[in-house]
Amino acid sequence: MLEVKGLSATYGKHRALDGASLHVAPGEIAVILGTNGAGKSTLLKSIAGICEGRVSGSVTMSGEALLGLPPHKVVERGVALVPEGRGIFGDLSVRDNLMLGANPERAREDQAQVYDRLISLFPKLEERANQIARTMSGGEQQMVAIGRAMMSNPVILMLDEPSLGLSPLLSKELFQNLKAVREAGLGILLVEQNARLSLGIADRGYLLENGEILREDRAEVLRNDPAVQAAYLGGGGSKSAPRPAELTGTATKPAAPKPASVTVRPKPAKSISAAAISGVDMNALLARASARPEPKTVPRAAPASVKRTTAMPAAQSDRLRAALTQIETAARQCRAPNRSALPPLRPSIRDRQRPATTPHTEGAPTPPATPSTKPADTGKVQVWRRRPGSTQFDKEI
Ligand SMILES: Nc1ncnc2c1ncn2[C@@H]1O[C@H](COP(=O)(O)OP(=O)(O)OP(=O)(O)O)[C@@H](O)[C@H]1O
Repeated sequence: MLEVKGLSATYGKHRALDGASLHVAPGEIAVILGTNGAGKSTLLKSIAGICEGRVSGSVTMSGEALLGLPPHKVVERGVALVPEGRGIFGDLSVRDNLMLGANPERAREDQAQVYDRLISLFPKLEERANQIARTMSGGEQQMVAIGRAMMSNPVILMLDEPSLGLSPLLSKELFQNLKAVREAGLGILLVEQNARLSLGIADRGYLLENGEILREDRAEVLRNDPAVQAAYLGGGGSKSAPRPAELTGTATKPAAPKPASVTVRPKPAKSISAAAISGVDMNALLARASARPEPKTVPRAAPASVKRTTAMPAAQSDRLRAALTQIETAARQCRAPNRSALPPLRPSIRDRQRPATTPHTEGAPTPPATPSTKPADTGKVQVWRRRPGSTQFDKEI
């Protein structure tokens, strides 16, 4: 088991890591979540023996102290790091990259066995053994980087942002591969920005902010914690470091949100009815509109219920009455069984284009005959106008 206790790291006066403690056992995945600059890479580099800063505290692997050892000795103790940016040798073949990882003594003893385990997990590495590493896709290069670290036959594999630069699909594939690595019995300490995917495969998680481990919990618990969701799973929309109290759950409960204030507009002192504005009793008008029309021919006077506040000029009212009468008469004629009084219909455009036959409908009165000098098929439109106030029609010349 890898155990880290009170690990601190400073760069000059800057304390990047402040007494961090964690542990990872073989066959489990532990993820470290933290915002940018929280100290995640510093933590992994401190364990791996490659931190540029001053490191203090305790790191042990199966009880053996690691702190202060050179990086290759840390690898010999069974802890391998896949650094951010992969760090593969782009001009070398896939096979050469993998073999460079097999250099530690602990790997040489069981090299064939270690290689077989790797190939069973990532068969593509053997299929592409001769391909120059830099010509591979981002996801494949990440596989080479993981493969090279695994060739050192580690007990604990540390990965720094392995999904960086990978498409969502490749990231998903990568995380599935990491699950397979865990199933092969390795322990994984994972630093990831992709909290959703990493908490999806991890067993436990640590929240690291400002160099301090704020919380450790089961991945499932972290995944369902609203504060964690807001800080790391895109639920809060804020990229700034979350408040420690929120993540540790020690923050005082926020007061229940106030209901949005509702402005009640005072009623106007005096409401003005539509009837007052228009001078018409709207209810009476509506009642009239929905009632069956009376078969009257004479122009009707405005009903008593319709009050006008302003008198309509006499001429205007007469014209209106005349128009109403005409409409009513025409409507009555339309309903009447004998429509002989109706004028001939105007031919439709289609009819006008056809050679004319009888230019009106059946049963309609035959209009005065057109002069014989004019042929019937000239297509000329005959216009008939109704005499005002009568059912008689005159042909318009
Ligand atoms: N070599 C260095 N010299 C000086 N300061 C450093 C060095 N490396 C890291 N730091 C500082 O230490 C702090 C933690 O950096 P670190 O890279 O560990 O953060 P991180 O959590 O991995 O961030 P990110 O997610 O952005 O990679 C940062 O403020 C960073 O500027």
